[in-house]
Amino acid sequence: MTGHVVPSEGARELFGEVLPVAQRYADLLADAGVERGLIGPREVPRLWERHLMNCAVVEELLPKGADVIDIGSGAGLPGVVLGILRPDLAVTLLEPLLRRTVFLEECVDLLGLENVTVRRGRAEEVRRELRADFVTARAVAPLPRLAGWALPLLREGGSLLAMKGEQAEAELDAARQDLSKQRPCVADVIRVGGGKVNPATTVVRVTVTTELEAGTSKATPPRSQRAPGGRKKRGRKR
Ligand SMILES: C[S@@+](CC[C@H](N)C(=O)[O-])C[C@H]1O[C@@H](n2cnc3c(N)ncnc32)[C@H](O)[C@@H]1O
Repeated sequence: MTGHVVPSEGARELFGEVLPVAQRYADLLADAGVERGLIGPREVPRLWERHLMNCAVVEELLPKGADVIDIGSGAGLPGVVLGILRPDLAVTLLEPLLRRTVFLEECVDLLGLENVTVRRGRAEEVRRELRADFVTARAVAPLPRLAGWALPLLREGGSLLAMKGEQAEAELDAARQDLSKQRPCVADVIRVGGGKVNPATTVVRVTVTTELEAGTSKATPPRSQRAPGGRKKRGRKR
C-alpha cells in the first residue's frame, strides 16, 4: 500500500463537496494504480496538483449536460475526474487495454459514478457507435493522429479538447492543414484554471463546423456560438 496523499488547500477548494470522492480516487491511483503499473510511483506525491487538479479545470469548457468521450483514459485522466466533479456530464471512458479497463470499472463502481461508463476499444473502431458533444484526451497521440480519431466521434459544433503542454501553439500551427483536410473545423489554444492550478492547463480546442464556417477564420467559433448579427453575408447570385 502506497498511502494516502493529502490534498492541498487549492484542491479542497476546487473539488468542494465532492472532495471525499476525489480523495478516494487519489487513493486508488496511489495504491492499485501504482501496484498494477498504471501510474508511476514518482507521480504519487504530485497526484493532486499535476493530475487531478490539472484535469479538473477542463470542466470550465464543458456546458451543463454535455456528453463526453475521453479517448485513451488510461487510469482515468481526465475522464474520471470530470465525472466526479460534474455529475451532469455523461462521460464515456474509452480505453483499449483490458488491464486499464478493469481498473476503470473498479473506480466507477467504488466511487459510485453513475454518470460514467467504461468502453473497451480503440477510438478508430467505435466511430459507427459512439457520438458526443466533446472528446477529451490527455497524453494520447500527436494532434493530427488524435484529431483523426476524435473528429469522427463529434457531432457538428462539438469540440475535441486535447490537453497539451507548453508547445501547444506550435503543435497546432504544424497540424492546421492536416486538421482541415480531415473535417471542416476551427481550432485554437486556450488556457484554463488560471488562479486554481499553476501553470494553467493548456488545451487545444478543435471545433467541428460546416465548410462555410471553417473558411471564415482559423479561430472563429461556430455559428451556433456567435452573437446574433455576426453572420457573414453571402454574395448575391447572378
Ligand atoms: C500515455 S497514456 C495516457 C493515459 C491518460 N489519458 C493520462 O493522461 O494519464 C495513453 C493511453 O491511450 C490509450 N490509447 C492508445 N491508442 C488508443 C486508441 N487508438 N484509442 C483509444 N485509446 C488509445 C493507451 O492504451 C493508453 O492508456
